[in-house]
Amino acid sequence: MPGKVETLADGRGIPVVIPEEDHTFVLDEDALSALLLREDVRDRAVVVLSVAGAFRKGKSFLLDFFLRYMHHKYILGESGEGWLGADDEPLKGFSWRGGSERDTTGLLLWSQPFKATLANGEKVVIFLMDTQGTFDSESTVRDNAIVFALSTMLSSVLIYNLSQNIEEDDLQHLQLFTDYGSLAQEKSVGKPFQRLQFLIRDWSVPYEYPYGAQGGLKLLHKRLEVHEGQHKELQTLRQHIQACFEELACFLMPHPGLNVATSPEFNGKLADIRDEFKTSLRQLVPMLLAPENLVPKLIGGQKVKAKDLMQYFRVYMNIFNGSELPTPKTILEATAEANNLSAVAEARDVYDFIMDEVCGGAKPYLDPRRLEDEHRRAKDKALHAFHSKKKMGGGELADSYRERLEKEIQEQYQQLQAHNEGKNIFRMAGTPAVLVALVILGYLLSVLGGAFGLQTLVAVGQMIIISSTVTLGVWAYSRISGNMRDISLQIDGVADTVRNYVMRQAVGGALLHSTDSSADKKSS
Ligand SMILES: Nc1nc2c(ncn2[C@@H]2O[C@H](COP(=O)(O)OP(=O)(O)OP(=O)(O)O)[C@@H](O)[C@H]2O)c(=O)[nH]1
Ligand SMILES: [Mg+2]
Repeated sequence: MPGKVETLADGRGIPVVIPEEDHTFVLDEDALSALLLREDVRDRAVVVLSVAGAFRKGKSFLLDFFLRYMHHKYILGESGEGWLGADDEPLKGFSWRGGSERDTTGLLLWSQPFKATLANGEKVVIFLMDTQGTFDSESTVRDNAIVFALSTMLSSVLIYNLSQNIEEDDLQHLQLFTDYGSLAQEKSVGKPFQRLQFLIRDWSVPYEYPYGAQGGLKLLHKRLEVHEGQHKELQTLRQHIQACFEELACFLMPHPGLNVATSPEFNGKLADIRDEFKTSLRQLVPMLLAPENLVPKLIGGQKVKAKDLMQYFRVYMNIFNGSELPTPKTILEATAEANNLSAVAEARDVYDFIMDEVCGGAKPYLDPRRLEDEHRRAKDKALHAFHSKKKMGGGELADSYRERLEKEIQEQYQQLQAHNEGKNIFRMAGTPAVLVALVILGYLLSVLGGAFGLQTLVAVGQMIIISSTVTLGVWAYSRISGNMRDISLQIDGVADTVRNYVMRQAVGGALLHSTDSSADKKSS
């Protein structure tokens, strides 16, 4: 029976980074891991699109149109222009509202990850992120910087939502990243961030630069132009912005109409929005989110998987929560650490996967020497996976993380060994199993002795039966009554020695046999 198709009403914006009263931010690790570590998305490369910028400028409102597109395209699998919705449908999704007071706080991810396949066949997962607006009256400069920094560092497509124009201070807000970018570039190849999409709302001079992407690009070129006579500081900022992002784009949005901007009754329905705005939405949204235009998140030139994104959230939250804003150098170091941590986690997955096949929960007891061979093989593969992943931060940092990986693997191996021993049926049954085995052995010896007329063998057999039975009786009495515990411990010790001896002989015999047969094969 086909499952129920998810609707947008089934989703919600999940606060993952939450502001506290003392102007710190906390990461809701549980909420984030429930989303990023979901079995069906954790190993997919991520595309993270976030919208950042000043408060009350229609960021969440815009994201809700993105959500309509995502649902139509990636959940219903439909194409065409029907995604914009019905004329009288209220706009729902990330919380948005009119008025002058701020609405969104912290960072929110939409609870439904959208799965898509790129033109090259690669499977990715798309997350939409809404962000707290900057410059409201409750946030400090530091709060703003943190939110903006996190949005930039964590997304592959950053929509920089601006009102009416690109002004010099809008560019200056990118300063922290441009410094980070130049540092990062010294250490690795490629630009640190992917796409920066300026989005100018309420563009009012279409006769100078027309609405849409082409007009936007012209405006952007103009604003980022470096020319003679310009102050050095302005020149460097412009050069660094260009050097930081793989792709810079700009889109000029028309005004959505007075209903949208001023009516308290406006509920987002299309009927109340100007046609020009809707036409621009139809161009803008697929430009960012159609499968052929998706931009996966790269860090240090490597695609970031959903499970890796978790690490980056953690380290960035740590450094941005210090008493001072981190320097670009600290951000770079933290990125390199998270990058190495992901390589360790990936290598651990390789080891755990192989070992699970060999001695996972449902697998039977394995001869310890085979277990060790398999452990070596899995460890080699894991180390290979670690080495083959390109890492930031240089050789020394990678070495320290390799050591950490080896230590983790060794600890895991010890646990697997103990677990494997637990499956040894002799050991499970413990002393009684050994004693009962001895009684049976005694019985077999006395039967054999009787058959061949060897009285000594019969006597030895009977001795074994009697002594094992008595020992078993004493052991059982001690265990049940709790008396003579020293004696029962000694019996356990002897039984353990006998069992180990027998196991060693049995395993040694089996190995000898297998080497013999492989030698036979080679010689033949
Ligand atoms: N002038 C204008 N208003 C818009 C536009 N888009 C949405 N709005 C209105 O702007 C108001 C705020 O919308 P939100 O989406 O809540 O704005 P926000 O940027 O998320 O605000 P915060 O969460 O407080 O940062 C709503 O009344 C929207 O109707 C636009 O392009 N131009
Ligand atoms: Mg908002």
